[in-house]
Amino acid sequence: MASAFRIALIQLAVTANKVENLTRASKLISEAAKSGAKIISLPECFNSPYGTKYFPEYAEKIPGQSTESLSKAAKDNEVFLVGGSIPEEDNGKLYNTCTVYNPKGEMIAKHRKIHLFDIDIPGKFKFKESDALSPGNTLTVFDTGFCKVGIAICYDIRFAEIAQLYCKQGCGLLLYPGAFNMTTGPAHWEILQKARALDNQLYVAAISPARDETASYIAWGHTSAVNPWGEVIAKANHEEKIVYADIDLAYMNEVRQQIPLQHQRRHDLYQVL
Ligand SMILES: NC(=O)CCC(=O)C(=O)O
Repeated sequence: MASAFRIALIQLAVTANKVENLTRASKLISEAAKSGAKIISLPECFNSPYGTKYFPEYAEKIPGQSTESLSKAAKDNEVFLVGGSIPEEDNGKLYNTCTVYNPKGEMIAKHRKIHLFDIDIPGKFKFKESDALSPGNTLTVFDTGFCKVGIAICYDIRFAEIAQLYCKQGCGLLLYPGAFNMTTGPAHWEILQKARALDNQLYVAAISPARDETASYIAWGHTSAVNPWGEVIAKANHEEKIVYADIDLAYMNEVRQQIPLQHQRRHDLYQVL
């Protein structure tokens, strides 16, 4: 299997019309596949506006309308597809859930956001995802044949331990479907991706919806990918766009040899279990 491959990060313009979101996502997935992408990711909450008042209305069982559409898109285009996330309903509870498909359209992973986005920055920004959602309780790694990929959703990027565990499990790429906002986005979105990439010497990408100034939650956008040296290698502004990044695992291994963190850890003093 090739050690270099292309990924596509779809900064989708999400609207209040679910069918329109699904149709647009499928069209852009197809365009990305034609441009050579082998792994394609959608943003957090790609089928619904992001907000606690929308989650109950847009929530679906899995499998359901949105995941059937993702499965078909993966199969039709023969790609690995990371379905951003959707509000999921299961047993009377709601989750922020990412599903992943192989090139045959089979669902190979289902990941529920672990850390719910509950923050309060007085006078600037407040959000309480736990008003509507329940947290997931599992970490998720899947294999693509190119490399192992770790998944976490948005706010989860702030918890360095998840990335460390994924690195320990052999991931070369971490994907974070996310939707930062106009307060924390400019302050932290890129720095967090660089931090996770540098700490673990691997590729990191974060995939946002496009910005909609009329929405109740305005996403920062700036979908991007960072390499194991901590450099931003691909980046959108805030409009709808497919961002392509070339992942080179030989380069990742070079960086790991040059700065051999993996062999220098003092496990006698600390450990990520
Ligand atoms: N959807 C989210 O989890 C947003 C996270 C965010 O904006 C942050 O600052 O963290």
